[in-house]
Amino acid sequence: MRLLSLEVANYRNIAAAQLEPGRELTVICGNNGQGKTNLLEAIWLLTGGKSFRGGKDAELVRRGETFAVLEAVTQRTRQEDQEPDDPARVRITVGTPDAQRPGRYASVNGAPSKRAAGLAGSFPAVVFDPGHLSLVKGAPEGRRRFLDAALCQLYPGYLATYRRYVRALQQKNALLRHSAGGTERPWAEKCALLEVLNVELAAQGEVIQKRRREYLALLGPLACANYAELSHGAERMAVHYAAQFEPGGLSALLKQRQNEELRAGQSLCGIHREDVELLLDDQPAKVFASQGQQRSVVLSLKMAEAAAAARITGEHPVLLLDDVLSELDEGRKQYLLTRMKEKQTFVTSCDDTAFLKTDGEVYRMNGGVLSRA
Ligand SMILES: Nc1ncnc2c1ncn2[C@@H]1O[C@H](COP(=O)(O)OP(=O)(O)OP(=O)(O)O)[C@@H](O)[C@H]1O
Repeated sequence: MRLLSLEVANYRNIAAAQLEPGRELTVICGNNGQGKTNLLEAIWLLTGGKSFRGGKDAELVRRGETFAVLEAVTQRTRQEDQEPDDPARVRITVGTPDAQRPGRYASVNGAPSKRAAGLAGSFPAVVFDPGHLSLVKGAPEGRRRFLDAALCQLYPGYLATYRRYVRALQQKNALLRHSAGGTERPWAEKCALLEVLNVELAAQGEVIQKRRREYLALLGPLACANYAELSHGAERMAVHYAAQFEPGGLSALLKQRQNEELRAGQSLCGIHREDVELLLDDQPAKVFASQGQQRSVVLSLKMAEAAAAARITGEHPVLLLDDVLSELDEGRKQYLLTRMKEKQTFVTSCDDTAFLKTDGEVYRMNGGVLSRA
């Protein structure tokens, strides 16, 4: 995948900007709060996804304006050894252009515009944002989300399976909450309903766990190899799926814990209680990793996410790396700089010294104004 050009108007603090990215590395340098991440976020919107910073659409439009426009030319290379597709012109509007309903709309090659979510899958990208450091230190939910988000991009049916699981889980939790003290339904009826919901949870949960295990079997070794190179062998990273059941065992587990769940008034087992263990030299990274080591673990995972996507789909995603070099020692910085030159990568930094000798395109962002450095 490649971004050939991008024009931005009225996006966050950027009134107007034009970017002509490098084939491989494009650097956006500048002081804090100048709009570097805003530009990266604008590129990310080409994926059809929500802002990686959780920004609502209204927050993306420049204050005082009614809508923002992004015009991009993108080009897919679906298989490494094949000719790329013809370039596509993508236009995204955010906000309230003309008499349209407010929201985010996209049009490709001049076709009538549709909801921007319809772009999903057409611009594969992987983003690293300092918020992703919570992948190491944060709750298991964030690590599950990391796996599930990647699987949603890679396998079109995964989202539907996941939604069916979540719907059944919500119904089960509602039932269990009432069963803990309430008496509005006869006990036998509650148990019968619970069994029906458990059948659905077991069916969808098995599929989800299978996909997660398969994905981690590919991603884990790639991430660990990245970490070994990034740290020059200083520490050894390991990744394990912390499962609650062996394949085929969810139905039995749900039956076994049914009474416990009725007493607790909440669901206690299933794929929504599983986790990904991240270890450094056999110790949990969550507890023992330093700031630089945490950053190295997340970066290794993110680069592995891109490589895994390339192996599964044949197409290498664009890498968007926000403030990636801080807290890393010189060796780790140099390794990353080398990796950034392999595929199209956009990187922001407050410190341009690391990039002065780069053969990529270097831009400077100052108060929302983008210029060549
Ligand atoms: N809708 C908006 N309209 C105008 N300005 C905005 C809007 N949303 C955010 N900003 C401004 O954008 C700036 C932040 O830009 P950004 O997050 O891209 O900074 P950055 O260059 O990445 O900084 P850092 O290096 O600190 O991460 C802030 O000054 C903020 O006020």
